[in-house]
Amino acid sequence: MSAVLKLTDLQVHHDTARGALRAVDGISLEIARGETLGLVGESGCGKSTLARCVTGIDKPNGGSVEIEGVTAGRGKAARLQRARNVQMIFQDPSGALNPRLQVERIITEPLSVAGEESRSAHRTRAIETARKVGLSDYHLERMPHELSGGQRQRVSIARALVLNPNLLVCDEAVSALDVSVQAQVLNLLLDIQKELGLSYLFISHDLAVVRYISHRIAVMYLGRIVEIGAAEDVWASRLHPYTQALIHSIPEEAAKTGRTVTLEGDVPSPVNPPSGCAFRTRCPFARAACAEARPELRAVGSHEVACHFAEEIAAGSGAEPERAHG
Ligand SMILES: Nc1ncnc2c1ncn2[C@@H]1O[C@H](COP(=O)(O)OP(=O)(O)OP(=O)(O)O)[C@@H](O)[C@H]1O
Repeated sequence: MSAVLKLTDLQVHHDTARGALRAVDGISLEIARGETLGLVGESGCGKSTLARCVTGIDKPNGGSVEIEGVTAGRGKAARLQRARNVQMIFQDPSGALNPRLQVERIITEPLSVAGEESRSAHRTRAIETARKVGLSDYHLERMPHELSGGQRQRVSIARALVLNPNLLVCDEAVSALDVSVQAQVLNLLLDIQKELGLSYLFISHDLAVVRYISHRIAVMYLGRIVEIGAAEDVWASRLHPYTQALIHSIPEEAAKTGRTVTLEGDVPSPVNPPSGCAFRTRCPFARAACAEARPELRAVGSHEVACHFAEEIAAGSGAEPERAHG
């Protein structure tokens, strides 16, 4: 069966005063039906740009986006077709919902945009969809400001589901919520996936959240994927020094190893990225060879990693991270 989403060598460049900024720099990946791919990385590494390309908000400069085996095109008909297949949930439910519309109208708006069905049919769809996300008829008659943050995010999810898409792109969908509400929304997404067979591209800077919800994890740094594989493989056999640093900076993980690794400095500018391996300027294992050639993704053990010294790191013979604080 073809993948629900297939990206091939995706490139997104922005023109800036300092030159071309490669926000997404050659990403290829697939998401199968019913699968969640978690995409993780620090702020600025290109996650949102990739999401906007998948949903059609941004246009790629190169490569292709295939949805259900069809290359995503431009024009009105192609946009509507894409909206039926792919919907997006954003970080801030308050900002994403029109404050002047009742919840029922917010949820059914995509039906109107797609020119679907009568008003009474909209009502039925609103009730059905609200129930799927744990909201009742009562909530349909409220205004967004009358709801809690978690309920507002449920409204965003209902709105995203109303056209029966195959793929949901969740961009930091739980990051603005309290931890207990986060867990409820994540579990709701898992239940909906089981019921409807949906695929998710789940984007977050929080690797612990990504691990909880994802079948596979892709770690992104400066517009490229540096490690990708089954969620538990990437977590347990993390090979890329960037993935290791992301995991070691989670407080619970630091407590387990008794070691906190801080990722020093910021992500370098994508206008002028370091030569060779883009992570080398922050990498505790970096050597001269890292400045010379860019490491491509390749299979090492159970998954794929883009690091010249992945075998050494896997064998445990890589140098100890210099920036580890015992
Ligand atoms: N329209 C634009 N013009 C110029 N540069 C842009 C534009 N949009 C994004 N960028 C730059 O592209 C890079 C990737 O941004 P993007 O928002 O995709 O990252 P991100 O990983 O999603 O981070 P965040 O979580 O902070 O949104 C950043 O360096 C950003 O400054």
